[in-house]
This record gives sequence, C-alpha cells and structure tokens, in this order.
Amino acid sequence: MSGRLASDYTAWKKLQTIYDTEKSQLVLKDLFAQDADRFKKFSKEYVSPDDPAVTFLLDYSKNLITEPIFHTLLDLVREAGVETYRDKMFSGEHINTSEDRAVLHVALRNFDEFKISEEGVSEVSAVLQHIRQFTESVRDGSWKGYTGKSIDTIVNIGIGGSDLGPVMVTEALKAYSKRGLTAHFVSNIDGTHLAETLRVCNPETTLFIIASKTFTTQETITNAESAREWFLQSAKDKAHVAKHFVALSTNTKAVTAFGISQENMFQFWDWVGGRYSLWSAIGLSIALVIGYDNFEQLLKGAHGMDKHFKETPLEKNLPVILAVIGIWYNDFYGSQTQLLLPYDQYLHKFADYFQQGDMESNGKFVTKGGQRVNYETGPIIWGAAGTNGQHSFYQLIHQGTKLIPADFIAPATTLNPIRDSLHHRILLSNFFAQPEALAFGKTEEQVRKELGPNASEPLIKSKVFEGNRPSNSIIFPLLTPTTLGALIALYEHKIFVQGVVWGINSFDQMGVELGKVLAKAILAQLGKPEDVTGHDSSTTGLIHYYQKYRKE
Ligand SMILES: O=P(O)(O)OC[C@H]1O[C@@H](O)[C@H](O)[C@@H](O)[C@@H]1O
Repeated sequence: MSGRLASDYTAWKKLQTIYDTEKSQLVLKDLFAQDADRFKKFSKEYVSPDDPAVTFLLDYSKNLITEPIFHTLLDLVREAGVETYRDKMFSGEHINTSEDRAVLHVALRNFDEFKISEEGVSEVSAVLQHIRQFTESVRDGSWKGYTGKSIDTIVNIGIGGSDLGPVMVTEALKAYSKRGLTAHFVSNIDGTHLAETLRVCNPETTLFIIASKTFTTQETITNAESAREWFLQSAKDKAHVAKHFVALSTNTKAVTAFGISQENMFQFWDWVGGRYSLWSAIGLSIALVIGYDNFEQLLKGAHGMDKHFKETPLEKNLPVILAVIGIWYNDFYGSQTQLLLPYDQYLHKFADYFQQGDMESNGKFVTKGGQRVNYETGPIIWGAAGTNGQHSFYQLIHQGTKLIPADFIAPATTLNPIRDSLHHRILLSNFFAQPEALAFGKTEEQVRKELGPNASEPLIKSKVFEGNRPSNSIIFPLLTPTTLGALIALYEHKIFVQGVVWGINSFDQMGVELGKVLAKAILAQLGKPEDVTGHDSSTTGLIHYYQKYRKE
C-alpha cells in the first residue's frame, strides 16, 4: 500500500531470477524426497493467543517453494512495508487513501485490547449491547409482531457485503442455530428473489432486516420498499412497520426517511468496509440465528487471529505465509485463479464469500500512487465444498493445462457423526487424497504397469497425472464459532498483505461504479425505442429487442 510498484523491489527481482533459473528443479516429488523434514519445516499450528481450544494446522509443504524462496518472499513483504502498514491499519490511520478512511474491521472485534482512537470506535460495545438485547427479545419470543405473535422468520435484505457474510456464516454455523427461527436472505433485484421468499413468509411473524451501509443501494432499497408494500397489504397501519422492520446502516437520515425509527437502527461507521462488515451490525441476522453469545465467540475467534497477525514474526505469521505463497503463483507462475475447497458442507458458501472479499479488494490495476501495474494483482477466487467439486471441475485441476493453486480446508471431527462418523471418514479420506494426487500424480511408468502390455498408447497417455500441482491444507478440530472467526480473519489479513505488496488500495471499490451509472441512464430509456440514445449499436440493438417484448 506504499503505492510503489512491486516489480521495483529488490526481492521481487530476485524472485524473478530464482523462478527463471530454478523453476525446472521445483518438483514436489524431489523436494519431499530430498528433505525428510519438509512437512515439519513448512507447516505451522495456530493456537489462538486468547484460547488454546481455537487451533488449526496449516500445511504449506506441498508448494513449489524452497527455504530460500520462502525467505525471499518474506523479504518482499518486509521491503513493501507490510508491518508498517499493518500497524497503521490497527492504529486507525486512513490507509484507505482514495476515500480518506480508516480501515478498522479489527476494532469491531477488539474488546478494548488494541488502543484505537477513531470516531465511532468507542460506540462499538454499545451497538453490541443493542444487538444482544434485540436478539434476545426476538429469540425468547418477547418481541411481538403487530398481532401480538412472536417472530418466527427473519428476512435480511441486503447485497454484496451486506448479504454475503451473513449468508456464509449462518450457513457455516447452522448447527448452532435456534430451531424454529427461519432465516432468508434477499439480495437480487430480480423480483423473483423477493417474491419466492415472501411466498413462504407470514407478515404477522416476519421481521425484515434492511442491511445497507449506505442505504442508497438500488437493489436493497427497491427490495425493502417492495417488502414494506407487501407487509402493509396485511398490516394496513404504517405504525406497525416499527415492529417488523429494522435497519443496519451508517446512514441515519436515509433510514429514518424510509420510516424506520432510530431505536430500530443498528449503527456502524464508514471505517467498516462492506466486505469486512459481518462483524458489525451487519451481523445482526447472524446473532439472531446463532444467538448473541455465539456471535461474540465468532468475534473473539477473529480477534485472536488479529493478535496473531499483529504480533507474530513474519516467518510464523499465517496470513503472511498464505499471502506470499499466493503471490509466488500469481506473479511468477502466472496462475490466474485460486481455489478455496472446504471439505465441510457447512462451509459451502466460503468461496462465494471470499469472491467479494478478495476480488473486490485486490482486483485493481492502479497503485495507490496512480501508476498502472506491470504485474498481476488479485487472483480469481472460486471453489466448492468437497467432495462435490471432485465430480465436477477437478478433472481440470488434475490434468488440465493450467496451474491452479488450491486451499483444502477441513474439520477433523464432524458436528454430524452419523453412522459412527463413517461419512466423515470418507470425506476426510478425500481431503487427504486430493492434495496428494495433485502433488505427486501418476507416472507413465506406473500407468503402463497397471494397464498391462495390451494397452494402447493414447489410453496410457490419458491416464498420466503430471502432478506437481500445489496446495495448502488447513485442518482444525471442529467447526465452532471461534474457529470460523479465526479462519475468516486469516483470509482477510492474507488479502491485506497481498494488497500492500502490490501497492494497491484494497479498501475501495471504484470498479463497481461505471455499470451502476450506465444502468441508471438505461432505466430511463427503456420505454420507447426513440428514447434509446447514446449507445453503441450492440447495446441499442439489445434494448430494441427487449422493447419488442416488454409487457409492462
Ligand atoms: O451495504 P451497501 O451500502 O448497500 O452496499 C452493498 C454493496 O454495494 C456494492 O456496490 C459494493 O461494491 C459492495 O462493496 C457493497 O458491499
């Protein structure tokens, strides 16, 4: 985030030379054969500084690195000033320079340990108390709807960071959720999303949570207005809105203009980025579903990782380790994508969540200093829960022509030990087998031996696995709120480190604006063909085609 070009750093140049001269020797099979201690050297156990029960193992030995490469990558981190920028973030400096804002999601889960003086930080605990009181009254049934019935359904209306975090975490922690309270999430402006959700809601027992940092996002405000319209068809009296609509926002004026009173508004601050906001009031739906105490455990788990990131030397610092390995593939091997593969059904939204977290943060081609980068920045994030991905896209990661680094993530024990954990043992056998297969492959010689002398040459070739495909593995005892908090914070800080090295601002999102502006202009032109002006022939042609069929 220094704004310098990463390619100007001495360590970067050194890494390029190492890559050019040593690439052919970086063969996992050989690296493991040459060093019996490789796993020991390239794996680390995280133990939360706050709670020894929060722990996981990161095995990064199946990467195309040697000790000198690893240390040169750490030199790069030092040269880019990551430690300085990390400390600036934690102290509340305005490191989001384009918007002149602090970046303080760490203050939302701080519990008074780090000293941060920024407007709003001292209000964090009061908002948490508000969340606690409110969630308890909804969960114990004392919060009543307009006909005196308790709430049994919540509908979070929000998009992007005001949706993805709550969706991911409520799915991940479903095992901790209150039965009898159903949660829905409506994000898409497509009326289908709201209509299909409302179809299964009862206005007397439904609570709408309007989640929007700015409270101006077109999708969210339109969905919220439509939900209010639907509600009033039954409730009739506008005064009843107060019992069924609450807002999570930084924009008090817009919230009250919508008709939600200030006491039903849960506040947060401009230093909370949307994609880092699940820890703030945006997490209200999480607290409703899993209970306030579990929500607090989630925050505490993340706080432990914050401390680790802030205080641990670089060579043992897990977010830094993940970040530099990612940079090695992204910038020297030319890998375009990064896979996130949780072998845990509860984490099936993990990759979706970090698509915004990573790609909106680091998908930038201009440095903080305004220069066009001459290297790759943020990778494309994708993934699916294991083992589903194996029966879908793993063919390409094993035998395709692209190098796709993958993070495998799994709990050692399951929250659903059906049939004496048989399912879990099968799941984990795959979690162990896939990185092994990717790394070590299967040689032509092995295939020949297996198939016997009559096998055709093309068949033999098609069954060869070249191997040497890298991965990280993360294994933790059990998926708990604290462990999940730590895992999310691990990836957040990894994104931070990479952004600093690349010299970009990971905390703005200018790239989402242009499409919004054009859509606004087009919305006003959708009526008559003659109104469609100022576009290229393709856009004009598409709109004209639509106009032939429009009914409304
Ligand atoms: O919470 P808001 O203000 O409605 O914003 C929702 C999303 O809006 C998008 O436009 C931004 O790119 C995201 O970062 C943001 O999370």
